[in-house]
Order: sequence, then structure tokens, then C-alpha cells
Amino acid sequence: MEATVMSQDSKAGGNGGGRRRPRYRIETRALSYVLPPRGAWLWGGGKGKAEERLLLRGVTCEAPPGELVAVVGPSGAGKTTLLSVLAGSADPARVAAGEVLVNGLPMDAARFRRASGYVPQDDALFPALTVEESLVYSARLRLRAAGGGGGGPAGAERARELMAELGLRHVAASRVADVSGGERRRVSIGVDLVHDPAVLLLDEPTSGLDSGSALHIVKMLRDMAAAHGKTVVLTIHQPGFRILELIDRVVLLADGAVRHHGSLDFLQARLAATGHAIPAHVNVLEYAMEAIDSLKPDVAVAAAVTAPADRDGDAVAPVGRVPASARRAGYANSPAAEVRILAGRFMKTVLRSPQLFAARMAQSVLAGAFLGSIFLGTTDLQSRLGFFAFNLTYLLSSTTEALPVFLHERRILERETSRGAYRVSSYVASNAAVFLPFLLAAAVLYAAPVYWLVGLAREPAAFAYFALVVWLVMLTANSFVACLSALAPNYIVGNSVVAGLIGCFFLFSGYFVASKNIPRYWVFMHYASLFKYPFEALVVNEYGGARGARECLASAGGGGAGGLCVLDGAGLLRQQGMREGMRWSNLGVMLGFVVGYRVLCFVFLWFRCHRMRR
Ligand SMILES: Nc1ncnc2c1ncn2[C@@H]1O[C@H](COP(=O)(O)OP(=O)(O)OP(=O)(O)O)[C@@H](O)[C@H]1O
Repeated sequence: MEATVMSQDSKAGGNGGGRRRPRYRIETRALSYVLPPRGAWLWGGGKGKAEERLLLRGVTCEAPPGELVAVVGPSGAGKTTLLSVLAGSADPARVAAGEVLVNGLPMDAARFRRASGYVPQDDALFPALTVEESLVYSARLRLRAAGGGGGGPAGAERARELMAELGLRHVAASRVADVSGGERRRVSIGVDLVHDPAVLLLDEPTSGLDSGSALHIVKMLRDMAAAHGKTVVLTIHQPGFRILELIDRVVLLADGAVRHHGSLDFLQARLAATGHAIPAHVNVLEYAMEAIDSLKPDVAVAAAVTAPADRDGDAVAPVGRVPASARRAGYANSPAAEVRILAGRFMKTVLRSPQLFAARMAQSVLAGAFLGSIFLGTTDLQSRLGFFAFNLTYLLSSTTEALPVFLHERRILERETSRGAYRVSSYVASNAAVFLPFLLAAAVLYAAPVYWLVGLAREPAAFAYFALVVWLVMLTANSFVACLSALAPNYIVGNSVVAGLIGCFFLFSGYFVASKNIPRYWVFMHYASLFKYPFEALVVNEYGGARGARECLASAGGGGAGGLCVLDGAGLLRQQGMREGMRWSNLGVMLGFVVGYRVLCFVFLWFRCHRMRR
């Protein structure tokens, strides 16, 4: 009795109307899932180091289509872990025993993830976007439009429909940062419902909601399951009486093992059979948690095997891992359309975040003016070289502010790409596309006051070159931070590594120790230094060329115009091992850093997003 329903895709002009909606029965059979000992990746998990930890112990359970399945249990019981297994996000290397089946066949996790929506416990959203924008962007990324990518008008309509369903109409124009915790939770759910997936997995969708809103959400999920044959699994803490009535099947976990699997009536009967008849007006799940020791794990498993469903007539015949329609789905948009949508979304968040835009622009002008006022009109060699070096330190270290932004975005990227919303390459390209003009504006705002106040070479071409170097330094630092943020486990580690490496790059720039005097075993750091190339470029810009080469930097006999010039610009470049030709080669190396770090960023993010995860 498979339901035939018009899919949301077809409303949005996509995969063809009137097709049979795919239905999924997800099962685990005697599944054991382990946490490898800490550091196992380093020493291969050999014996005698540390113990593996069993997070799931022989779990057998089912989530049939058309039912609302609730995974319940005390904190730390393994609910989120089980949900990630059912979502196809678990690491297959951690499956110690048992199997996960979809419609009777081993789960093809990569394909299954495309057919499902997974709402994690934490709300990974853009705080600067409005509620409506968050849903519209999600729709544009995930829905196919009849005339190409981007969801078209159907995307906006779907967003409005969801806001009505989720009770978010009154906050449609409010920024996500300003709405209540419960409203944010509903936005987070909406973002993953937008493409109307056939399977919905939600980790604590009711946490932080008042009882009325929680009931509303669970009722909506139950209706989706019952009316459209969706497979809906959620984890939930202490559901109220009215929510209990909506739950078709419960998987009760304790310490990673199933203590009950089936209907609440069946649970009540089991408790009564063990001498724990439920008193009147007592919540059956709360009571079951208190009497959890009386529910034997092996009985739960036996019950699951012998009575796979308490409802009749809902069995789904094995129809293959993932129906062909879902397998063909691919991405909703072309790579170009993805880059356009993602760049638009990121640009909006940048423009609306003061720490990213207005404050950053003001900081550029003020820093330029401040530094210029310190080195005002200085002409002596030591001060000029000191200015070039300090100027680069400021430019490289100020760009590390982007680290928390990248780390926040990484969570959203992982969430969105895990369900096939778009390609990782589109994210990296769109991010770079937004930073190019933004950092160009910051570079010009910084370069103009500082260049004029310090009184560097007066030629317009020399100023343009200086501004270009400043822009490339900002882009290099931005790509470097983006690359490390793809690897960093968290902000504290990421920040320490970025700060440490920038310090080393400065030390090996050639400013403190001339390049020819750097010990051979440290020379590689000199060539890897992000300071070396722009430092040389700025020195050559000031002291190279016909004008710079003639500039007298030191004279015998007390100096001044009358003395004998013993060091001119050309001599300085020779002394520092620099050549006029470095003017362009150094720009090329900096461009190489910008591109190279972005490519590495893509590779690290790709691995991060494509490995199995929650
Ligand atoms: N990456 C991890 N590293 C260390 N321990 C982990 C990790 N993931 C899960 N665990 C542990 O596994 C157990 C089960 O975790 P899980 O998040 O599945 O529990 P839960 O039932 O969802 O808990 P809660 O209701 O508090 O969210 C917990 O004891 C948890 O500390």
C-alpha cells in the first residue's frame, strides 16, 4: 500500500510530477558501534594502549515508512549515535558488528543521505540572515527549478509554506540572531524540510520549545509520516502526554542497548508483566526510565525480531537500496548557479556583520592613518625597512580575524553538503569570489593614507604597485586562514597555530636575519614565509627602478646632500640579495600562495565533508 503523492520536487518543477514517492524502511540488525581509543589513528589502535568504547551494543530496531519513531533514553544512552547510524552519517569503520539495511539491502550511505533530511542538535545557521532568507536560500540550493537551478519562484513559495507550517510567519523578517531559541530551532528544522525529503531524522527537535510549540512540531512530523509515507525518526527527552499519543514506535535505549522496541502499549504491557504496572496519570516513558532495569535487553531484541511492527499492513517489500529516482537526483543546481547563490548569501552576511564589513573598513582607514602618523615623512633606511616589516605584520595578523567566521561556516557547510545540497568546490569558489572585492576595498582604504603620510615614492605607478601588494597580502592571509580553518579541530587550536605560524613567517622573512645568513636547515621556512615575497616586493618598489636606484641611503662624512654617497638604492638591493626582476616574480609567488592555499582548503574540506559523520 504505497502512497502515491505529488512530490515537492514536482511542485518546484523538478523530477517529474505524479511519480511514486520513494519509501524507506531503515533497520539495524545486532549493530555494535564503537568509539576507537584516543590516538588510535596514530598508533593503529594496537592492543594494550586504551580500550575501545561501545556506544551501541547489538542494537536491532526498525524505522518503517508512515510511522513516527521516537528514540528515547537517559542522557548519554546513545540516542544521537543511533540517529546518526540511521541517517547514514555514521563512520562505517566504527561498525564492529551487525548491519544497517535500507529496504532490506545494505545501506548505500552516500546515496541514502541525498534522499534524507537530518536536523542536528545544534542550530548551524547564519545569524545575520532573516528567517525568511534562511529558508529561501535553502530552497534555492535544494530545489530544482523548471527553468534551471536556483529553485525559482517555487523556492520563495516553499519558504512561505514552511513558515506557515512551522509558525514562523510573525518573525519572517527578523534576523536569526534576534529570534528566540525555540524559533531558531524551528528555522533549523525548516532548512532541512525545504526539499521535502522522504526520510527525516531529527535530533531533539523539541528542545528549547514550550509544550505547545513542541506538540505542534511533533504533530506536523506525524502528519508528514502518516499522510505522505515518510520515514520520520526523532530523539526526544521527556515527551508530554499529548506528544506520547502521536508516537507510533519507541526505541528505548540505555547504555547503548535497546531496552524496548515497539509501541507504547506494548511497553506498558511489558512493564506490567514485570510487576511495574503504571499508576494513573504517570507518563509511561518517564516510568519506563525509572524501571529501566526491569526491561531486559535480550527481550527487546527478541520482540523486535519476532514482532517487527505493531501496526499492520505497513510492510515495504525490498525495493533496492535507494530508488532510482533518488539516485538520479544529483545536485539541484549547476556549479555556476551554486556559486551565484552561495556568493549572494555570503555577501549578505558579510555586509550585515559589522565585525566583517563596516568595522573592518573603518579599521583599515584608521590603521593606515595611525601607522602613517608614526612613520610620518621618515626617509632614513632603518625606519623605512621597519615600516615595511611592521606594515606586513599588521596586514597578515589582522586578517586572522576571519578564523571564527570560517569555523562557523564550516559547520553549516558540513551540514548542507552531507545531504547533497551543493558541491564543496562551489563553496570554496563563492567564498573566494566574495573576499576578492571586499579585501580590495580594505586594501585601498589602508594603502592610501599610509602611503601618503609615510611619503613613499611619488609616482602613481609605485602607489598602485604598493596597493596591489597590500591586496595580495590580505588575500594570501585570507586563503592561509581558510586553509587552516579546514583542518583546525576548534577555534583555540586554530588560533594558536595561525598565530604561531605567522610569527615564524615573520622571523624568517629576511628582515631579522638576512636570507644568506639563515642556517641551511631553516632555509625552507624562509622560502615558505608569507612575509619574504611582499617584503622584497615593497623594498624593490621603493629602491629599485631608475629613480629608486639613484636614491642615496647613506653618505660618508656626516651624510646629507654634500657627503659622498656610499649606499644607493641599487647597492641596497645588491646587499639584500634582491633584484629588479623580483618586482613581478614576487607578485607571481604571492598569487601562487593565494591559489595554492585555496586549493588546499578545498582538498581538506572535501575530505572533511565526504568522510562519514554525524
Ligand atoms: N566523539 C565522541 N567522543 C567521545 N565520546 C563520545 C563521542 N560521541 C559520543 N560519545 C559518548 O557516547 C555516549 C553516547 O552519546 P550520544 O550523544 O549518542 O548520547 P545521547 O543519548 O544522545 O545523549 P544526550 O541525550 O545527552 O544528547 C555518551 O556517553 C557520549 O559521551
